[in-house]
Formats: sequence, structure tokens, C-alpha cells
Amino acid sequence: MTTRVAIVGGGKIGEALLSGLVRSGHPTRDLVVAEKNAARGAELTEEYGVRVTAIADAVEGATIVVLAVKPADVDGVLEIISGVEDTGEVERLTVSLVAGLSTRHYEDALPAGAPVVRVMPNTPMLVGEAMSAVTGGRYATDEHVSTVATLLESVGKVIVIAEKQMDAVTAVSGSGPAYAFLMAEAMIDAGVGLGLTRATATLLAAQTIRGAGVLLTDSGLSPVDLRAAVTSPAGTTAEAIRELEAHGFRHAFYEALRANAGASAALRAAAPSAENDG
Ligand SMILES: NC(=O)C1=CN([C@@H]2O[C@H](COP(=O)(O)OP(=O)(O)OC[C@H]3O[C@@H](n4cnc5c(N)ncnc54)[C@H](O)[C@@H]3O)[C@@H](O)[C@H]2O)C=CC1
Ligand SMILES: O=C(O)[C@@H]1CCC=N1
Repeated sequence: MTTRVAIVGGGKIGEALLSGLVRSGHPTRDLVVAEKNAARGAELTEEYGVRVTAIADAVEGATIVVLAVKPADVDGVLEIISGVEDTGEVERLTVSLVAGLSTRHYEDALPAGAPVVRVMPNTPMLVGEAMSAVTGGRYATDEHVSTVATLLESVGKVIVIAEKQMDAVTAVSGSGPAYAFLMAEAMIDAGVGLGLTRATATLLAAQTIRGAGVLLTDSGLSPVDLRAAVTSPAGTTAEAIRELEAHGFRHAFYEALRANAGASAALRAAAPSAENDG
């Protein structure tokens, strides 16, 4: 069966999914975007050759409706989607990329029994290198979950998790690219401070982070072993790591990720049907 995907919200993560799917060969005739900002919609059509239209039109005939709007915009979108009759020909699967809000939140707003799958992706989806975690709601079957997992495998790696782990996943991988970019910024500024040009420092930092990432995913070695391999006795790396630890690097990550998970919980608490959220 053809998977016809409607992406509601053509912002950063909506575009990342669109780009990843187009790059992986998903036919653009089976992709449609609903984007309320007309200029942004035109950009997406120009870049990817995809049709951009109103939510109700996008959803009609879609087998998978992906919500890629900010949490505050979710309920308005759900109201519109709920008003679009399922053709009966194919069951519509709602997939949310939104942080914080639980599957129960969507189930409460959609017609009774509507299947919902929640995903926490990240922006490297733009280049087919996403890390996505997937979880099914009450009415989602294993087949629904695996349909979404298969779609996302075309744009990166996928794991299936329990919904209670979603806030932790958001803290580690959903927001994770931002920590890597912050580290890159800090390394570049420090390199410039040591006399490198910004262009050279940027190249050095970016390729180093990329190479370290590939070693981490492909070498089968732990980060501890990989770090040890760089750290010569009484050498330069040991000095740098001593300074990073003295400045609370590890503790900063614990606290940062706890704050991130707390922010996901706060999004749920602020949602109108919070009392139903799991
Ligand atoms: N940016 C990221 O790295 C990640 C974001 N997410 C989740 O994805 C969601 C979207 O985030 P971003 O893409 O960063 O936000 P964004 O602000 O870049 O994109 C949201 C888009 O939705 C559009 N929009 C809002 N209401 C609409 C409506 N009623 N109809 C059509 N379009 C509408 C906006 O014009 C905007 O282009 C958030 O809920 C966030 O939690 C999840 C994982 C990673
Ligand atoms: O910052 C946010 O809320 C979203 C969720 C994960 C990444 N970006």
C-alpha cells in the first residue's frame, strides 16, 4: 500500500522529515505539507517540489498525518484534523513529533479509537542521520508502530521505547544536536583565542565532532575507551579534561538534561487535558 504522508507544520523538524524522505526516494506526489506561513510554504515547494496546502486538504487521503507544530499549536490542528472524515479506504494514522504531549492528549482530541504514534526525532534527519524514538498509544497496533519505524528508518536510526522514557529521550537525542553545536561553538571560539582563523577553527571542530561521532557509532568501542585512546599519559588531552571536569562539565550535563526533561513535563502540565496525560 502507498504511504501518503501529510506533514502539518513545515518548520525546522517538518522540513528535516520532508528533506530526509525526499532524499531517500519517497515520491513527492505522496508527500504533502500544511504550512500556515505562505512564504515558508513557497520555499518548501521551491526546494523540494512538494505540494503545500491547507491542513484539511493535506490530511484528506493521507495514510500518515505527521504533526510538526509547536505544542501550543497542537490543539487547533487536532480540531481541524478531527473534522476531516476518514475515507474508510485507508485508516489514518496520526504521528506526533511534538515534545512533551502524551499520546493520550491526541487520543482525547481525535475521534474515538484513532491510532496515535509518538516520535522524538532530531534535526540530523535533514541529512538522513536522524535518531528517532517511537512509541505507540493505546489504539496503535504493533503494525502501526512498525509502519512509522520503517518510514523513519529511511531517514536515520530508530528505536521503539516505552512512552514513559520519552522525556529522557528528548533530553538526550531530541535536543542533543544543540549540545553538540554548542560544544562546536565553544571549541571554535577557543581555537580563535589560540590564534586560528575562524574558518580553520570551524573546519577542525566540525570534522572532529563528525569523526568522533562515526567512531562512537561504528567502532564498537565505548566512549570511555575512545577517550582513553586520545589521552596520552602526562599529555595534552589529560590537561584539558582535568580543566573540563574542574569546571563541572559532567555535572552540567546531568543538570541540563534534568532541566530538559522537566521542560517536557511542564509542557504536559500546561496542556488542557493534562489530567488525562500519562
Ligand atoms: N526542532 C527540533 O530539533 C525538534 C522539534 N521537535 C518538535 O517539533 C515541533 C516543531 O518544532 P520546530 O520544527 O522546531 O518548530 P518551527 O516553529 O520551526 O515549525 C513549526 C511550523 O509549524 C507551522 N504551523 C504552526 N501552526 C500551524 C497550522 N495551524 N497549520 C500549518 N502550519 C502551522 C509554523 O508556521 C512553523 O513553520 C515542536 O513541537 C517540537 O517539540 C521534536 C524534535 C526535534
Ligand atoms: O526544544 C524543543 O522543545 C524541541 C524538542 C526537542 C528539540 N527541540
